[in-house]
Amino acid sequence: MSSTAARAADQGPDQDPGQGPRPGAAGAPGGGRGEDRFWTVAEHLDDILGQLHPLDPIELQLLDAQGCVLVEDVTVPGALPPFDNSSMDGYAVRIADIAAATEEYPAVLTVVGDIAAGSETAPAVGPGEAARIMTGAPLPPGAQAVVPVEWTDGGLGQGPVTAMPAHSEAPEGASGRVRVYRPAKAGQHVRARGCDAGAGELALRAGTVLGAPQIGLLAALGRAAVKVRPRPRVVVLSTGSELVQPGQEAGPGRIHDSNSFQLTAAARDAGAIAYRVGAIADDAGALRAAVEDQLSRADIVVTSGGVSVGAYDVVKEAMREVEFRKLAMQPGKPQGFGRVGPDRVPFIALPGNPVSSYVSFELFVRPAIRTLMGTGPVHRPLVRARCPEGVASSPRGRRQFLRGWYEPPGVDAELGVVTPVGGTGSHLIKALAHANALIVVDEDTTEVAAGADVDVVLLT
Ligand SMILES: Nc1nc2c(c(=O)[nH]1)N[C@H]1C(S)=C(S)[C@@H](COP(=O)(O)OP(=O)(O)OC[C@H]3O[C@@H](n4cnc5c(N)ncnc54)[C@H](O)[C@@H]3O)O[C@H]1N2
Ligand code: MOO
Repeated sequence: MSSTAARAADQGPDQDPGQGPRPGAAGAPGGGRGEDRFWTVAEHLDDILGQLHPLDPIELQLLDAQGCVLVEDVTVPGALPPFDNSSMDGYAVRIADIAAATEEYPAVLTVVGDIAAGSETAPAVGPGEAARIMTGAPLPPGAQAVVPVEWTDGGLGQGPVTAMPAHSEAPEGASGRVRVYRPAKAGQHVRARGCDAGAGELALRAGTVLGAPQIGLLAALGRAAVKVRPRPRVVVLSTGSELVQPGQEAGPGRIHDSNSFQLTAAARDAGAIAYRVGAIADDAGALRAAVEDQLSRADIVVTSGGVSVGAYDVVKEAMREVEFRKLAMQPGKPQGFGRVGPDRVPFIALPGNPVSSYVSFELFVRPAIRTLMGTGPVHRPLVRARCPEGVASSPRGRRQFLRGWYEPPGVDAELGVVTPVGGTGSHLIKALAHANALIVVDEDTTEVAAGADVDVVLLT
């Protein structure tokens, strides 16, 4: 398997930590509410991704298409650049006129006018003549090269200049005579029509992910919109009667809702358009209504909380069509996945503990978003790294994802170094915010010796 986080999900536990049947036995995917056995990380991921297909392409305005996958070949409609133009502020000249020019014996040319960028007409340059020209302005008929203004006296008769006077200071433009102190070759400081791309050439191939330079190219070609796979729309809901929105006083027994912010940010980071719905109280009817309300604008619904075994675990209660299951991982044991509503919108229920919901997002929701976008890499990168501190203990039968700080290898080193950050508790949100990686400890490994190599999922 490739060097991605998928490898972190590629093998099951050698023994089920619960008492339920082993994978593939009764209670496997599709069998009831799926509570009676432990699913491996890979099984849960496969179940989700196996039910997703890239979204249908649509035509989007350029900036809305950023980060999306192009689904059409784009050809160059006309030459780029569309006309011969100057690459310097200076004078358009005929090369024979300045062939012998030196600082001591400059060529003296008659200036026939100014050509600014955007000029629709340009004065022809005949023998012994020059036209003052700006960067990007069309090369006038008769001219063969451009000499930068620094190679001339700028028409002032006082030796080489460093710049032209601003148009606001000398609106009359250039006339009179200019002294040129150096020769130029044919085509020098001229950007020839079509030198970047010729008409009919392939500009961008279908399958290209549109970053800033690709969007720039499309704009340069005159395209206002392109056909792409759109960004998935991800609706994020958090659940819990204890949750108060940031900016409000938390009060006794209550905490701020951090998951909905963390997961919305993670969804955006993965490439989605994310809609954060504030926390829904632990009321199954209210949650059901909120989910149904959101379905029309969702390609994926993500919830946090309410999926374990408590009396107020409302996601389980409200979403009967979703299969809730236990995963052989830590954090992230309780999870849910199903399809909801008439359009069978994928519904991914994450556990409420902040670290659990974030780690689960990175392992399951990010790949789902990337799959809908039809773009790679689907998974976060997975690398090997040295772990000088080791890991004192890890539960048998559960794949552990410890928070860590990864330093890439220096010039002489083969492997980077990873250091655990904080403890194993799923509530340690500060430690998570100081991590940039997840250290993966397999199901059958209960301790990692100091200095051993480990798998590391990179989070940035
Ligand atoms: N008897 C058992 N109890 C629990 C088990 C179990 O197997 N048996 N599993 C534990 C594990 S592991 C996890 S993970 C959690 C998952 O619980 P829920 O998904 O039902 O989540 P909640 O109970 O709603 O909340 C858990 C925890 O996280 C805090 N939380 C929830 N939402 C947010 C939010 N939006 N922002 C910040 N913090 C949030 C919540 O206050 C709780 O402290 O269950 C264990 N229990
Ligand atoms: O599995 Mo829970 O997700 O460890 O805290």
